Parts: sequence; C-alpha cells; structure tokens
Amino acid sequence: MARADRMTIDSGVPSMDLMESAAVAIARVASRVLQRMSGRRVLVLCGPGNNGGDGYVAARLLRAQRYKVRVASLAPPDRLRGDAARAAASWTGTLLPAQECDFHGVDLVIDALFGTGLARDLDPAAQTLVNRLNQWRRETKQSVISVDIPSGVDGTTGAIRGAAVEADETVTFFRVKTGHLLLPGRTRCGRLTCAHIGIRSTTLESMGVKAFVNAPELWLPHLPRPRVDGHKYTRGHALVVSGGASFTGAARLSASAALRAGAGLVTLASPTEALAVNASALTSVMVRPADGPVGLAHVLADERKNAIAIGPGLGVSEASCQQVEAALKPQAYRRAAVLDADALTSFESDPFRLWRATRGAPGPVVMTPHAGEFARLFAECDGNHANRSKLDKARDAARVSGAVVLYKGPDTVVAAPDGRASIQTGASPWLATAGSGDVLTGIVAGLLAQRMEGFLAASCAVWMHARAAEQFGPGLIADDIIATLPQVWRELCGESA
Ligand SMILES: NC(=O)C1=CN([C@@H]2O[C@H](COP(=O)(O)OP(=O)(O)OC[C@H]3O[C@@H](n4cnc5c(N)ncnc54)[C@H](OP(=O)(O)O)[C@@H]3O)[C@@H](O)[C@H]2O)[C@@H](O)CC1
Ligand SMILES: Nc1ncnc2c1ncn2[C@@H]1O[C@H](COP(=O)(O)OP(=O)(O)O)[C@@H](O)[C@H]1O
Ligand SMILES: [K+]
Repeated sequence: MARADRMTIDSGVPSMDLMESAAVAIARVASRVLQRMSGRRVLVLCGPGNNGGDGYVAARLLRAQRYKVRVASLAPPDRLRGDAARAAASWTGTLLPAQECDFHGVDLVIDALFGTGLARDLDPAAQTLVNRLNQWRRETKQSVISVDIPSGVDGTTGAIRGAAVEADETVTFFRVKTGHLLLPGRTRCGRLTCAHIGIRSTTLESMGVKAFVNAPELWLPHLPRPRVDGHKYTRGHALVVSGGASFTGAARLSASAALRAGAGLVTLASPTEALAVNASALTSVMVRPADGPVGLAHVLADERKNAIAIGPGLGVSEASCQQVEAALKPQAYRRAAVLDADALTSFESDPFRLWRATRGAPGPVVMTPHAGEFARLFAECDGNHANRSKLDKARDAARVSGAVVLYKGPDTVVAAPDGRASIQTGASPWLATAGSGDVLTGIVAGLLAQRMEGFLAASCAVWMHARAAEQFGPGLIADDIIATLPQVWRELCGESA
C-alpha cells in the first residue's frame, strides 16, 4: 500500500489529495451511520501518523456538516509530521489528549489511531484506550468506524498487536488488505467498505501482486463447462479411494461431490471387504475393487482416470503411504491428485517422503489440510515466530511440497508454489460439520478431472463449497452441500448452461 501511495504521489497526485479523498469516504460512511441512529455527537481518536491525519480531515468535514465533533489525540499535535501535521493544523475545533477523553454521551467514535503503519504491539497507553473504547461500545451498543483498519490489527497478517478495536464499519482505501481477510483481523472489521481515493489500478501491474480475494473473477474464465459436442469422457474421470468397511462414508461424500462438480464419471476404488456397503449406497458412482497399493495401481492402469482423490476415511498407516505414492507415481500422462485427511497424516513422521512424491507427480497436486493436519505435516512452516500469517504459512508449504496447498478454516487460503494465493471471505460457520471437508476434496477432484489448473480448481472449489453453504443456510450438513451445488452452477453459468 505504501508503494502504491508513493507511485501515485510520484506520478503527480498531491498526497494531501489522497488524504482528503480518504476522509471524504470516511465522512460519508459516518454520516450514513449517524443519520440511521439520529446521532450528532462524534469523537475522533487520532494517532501519530497519517491514519490520524485522515481522522483530523474527517473531523473537519463532519463539523462542516454541523455534527458536534471532538478530536482526541494520542500524540501531542506538535509531534506530528508531514501530511498528518498539515491535517491536524486544519482542525480548529475541540482537541484533547486521548488519555483524558470521555466517551460519555458520544454517538459515534471514529478510530483513526493506527492504520497500515502499525509497526509493533500497541504500547500500554494505546492498549488501555482501545480496551476502554471496546468496553464502551459493548455496553452502549453505539457505533465505531475504523479508518483503514481497526487499530491494533496488523494490516498484513490479521494478527492482533496487543489489543485491537472492535469496529462496526471499516473504511479502507484502494484495495482490501490481507489483514482484513485473515483471522482474527477479519472479526474486528465489521462491515468492510473499500473506497477509491485516486490510486489507479494500473499501479498494481508493476507491483507483481499475487494475493487475491477468492472471487469468481479469479477463475470464472477457466471454469469447465460441458461442450455441445462432448461426451462423458471429455468431462474427465475421477477416482476416489475408499477406506475399509467401517470408514466408507467419507469417500462416498467425496465421490458424489466430484460428480456434482462436473466430472463425467466417478469411480470409487474400494477394498473388497467394503465393496458391498459401498455399492449398495451408491448409484451414479461406479464401484471397483482395489485392495492396498497393488490393487490401486491396477485400477490406475486405466489412463482415462485422470484425477484421483485420496485420504478421506483412508486410515493412518504405511499402506496408506504406499497408496498415496502409487497415486502420485510418475507417468507419461498428467493425472491430477487431491490429498486430504489420512493421506496427509500418514506422512506425519516423514513429510519429506511425501514431498518427494508430490514433487515427482505427473500432474497438479492439491493438498487440503485443516489446521491440525497442517501443523502435523508442515511443522517447519507452522511456527508462530516473526508474526507470520496463515497466508505466509500456506505459501511456504506450497513451496516446500511443490503442490497447491488449500489450508482450510474460516479464512481458507489456497497457495500455489509460484506464490499465487487466494483468501476466502465470509464462509458460513455451518461448514464446520462432519464430512464437509470430504465434500470439498470431491469438488476439487471433480474440477481437476475436467482439467482445470490446480490453483484455480482449488480456489474455485473453496468458493463453490462456501457459496453452497451460504445458499442452503442454517442447519447445513455435508450432504446438503452436494445437493446445493446445482444452484451454485446455475448462478455461475446462468440458466442455459
Ligand atoms: N499518502 C498516504 O500514504 C496515504 C495514507 N493514508 C492513511 O495513512 C495511513 C498510514 O499512515 P502511516 O504510514 O503514517 O502509518 P499509521 O498507520 O498512521 O501509523 C504510523 C504511526 O504510528 C506510530 N506507531 C506505529 N506502531 C506503533 C505502536 N505500536 N505504538 C505507538 N505508535 C506506533 C509510528 O511511529 P514510529 O514507528 O515512528 O514510532 C507512526 O507515527 C493509512 O492507514 C491511511 O489511513 C490515506 O490518507 C491515504 C493516503
Ligand atoms: N468456522 C468456520 N467457518 C467457515 N468454514 C469453516 C469453519 N470451520 C470449518 N470450516 C470449513 O469446513 C470444512 C471442514 O473440513 P474438515 O475439517 O476437513 O472436516 P471433515 O474432516 O469433517 O470433513 C473446511 O472446508 C473448512 O474450511
Ligand atoms: K485505524
């Protein structure tokens, strides 16, 4: 963001204009909130940098609209520099030290303490102020608007640096930052708006930005659709590996989801002991016997099975390791693979053995760990040192494994070995239900079978999964995600597709 600002200013846009535009966007949201609650009294908390500068300008604009505005400053105004000092000088109304400010009778607080320049944990005085503000908001149910990012949230990692403001609205500028999307930061933002302040989108082109909000714009042009002249084999054939007789449900969920995700055919490779239970519970999914690594290799001799999903219900064992190795064995043709659950955990004691297999795989490989699986497998990438984010960790994991890493959770991150990454926002917590991850694995496999590129397939699958949950609503169980996928397809492709 600092680079985008600098490039814009170097291209001739005065920096004060950017600050003025930022403040206009804040004042607009503030006056909307105030009108809704018929409030008039505003307290603006200003910090020592340009985030505080935005606060001073917004205070001036709101006062001009006849709101009753007071400013409380964390730093003595004579210590401010540059644009922040100019902004503070333009404020002629009430100014008091933040430590002495009183929230009594206030309708709205604008939090302009720290923005993207937050460089370390808040000092004790700032933490006390933030905690007082949060307590006031909880007790009075009045509103807080944060300028750029709730103060105390790290704009890059989403971490809370000592304490952080709990906002009802956050107004950010130019682009949403990763700290708005990653937990816990996201939970502090309230409603997030992104305002244009005069920075051109072309500014980004030279900056090599590789992290994106997971939205259809990222992958829609690559979304596979059935061709008029196609047949089921042109839509791909996904193979899903089942566990033993008492662990078959997970793989069946993956298999049905792969079909609903558009694979032309899906076969479940089942141990002989589980063949009857699998066959009796499935209709459009085919079932074939495959015992252990040798049996799996035999089924995989059919090159038309161009995507494999392995892990759900598989069991943690040496045999599972060997099945994964059989699935990833170098071949002349590009078979894609999704590794989930026990296919990952089985390699806990020797992750490098798995990396050898993923790096040597003939086609795209997607791994779908949740936080527990990630910690077991990527212990080296998982440390909390040096304020590293979930995005950093997923990218490191993708780099060491040479695979696309789909790191699940409320803020699912998909990272590719080349650094591309997507972050899912707003997934329903109803997705935290047994089998939901197995369905996601199946959707990824279904899209890979249709030859969608690994990173795009994984991102698209995460979005479809989340969108199905959103459309279905409360009470969701894993089977409902599969049943709702046709609605998601309709939304993406239109009725005619
Ligand atoms: N042209 C532009 O750039 C535009 C920028 N815009 C706005 O500027 C904001 C970024 O401004 P910024 O870079 O001045 O940083 P900001 O977030 O105000 O904080 C830095 C100050 O805080 C201090 N400080 C840091 N950590 C601290 C701590 N833990 N505890 C205590 N102090 C701490 C640090 O001091 P120091 O580290 O030097 O001690 C410094 O004084 C951005 O979020 C947006 O709102 C918009 O107007 C659009 C145009
Ligand atoms: N609080 C949450 N909000 C949104 N999505 C969630 C939340 N918790 C889990 N999920 C999603 O639900 C799925 C759960 O997968 P997983 O943990 O593998 O479950 P299972 O093994 O039972 O299938 C993942 O896609 C994950 O991202
Ligand atoms: K702020």
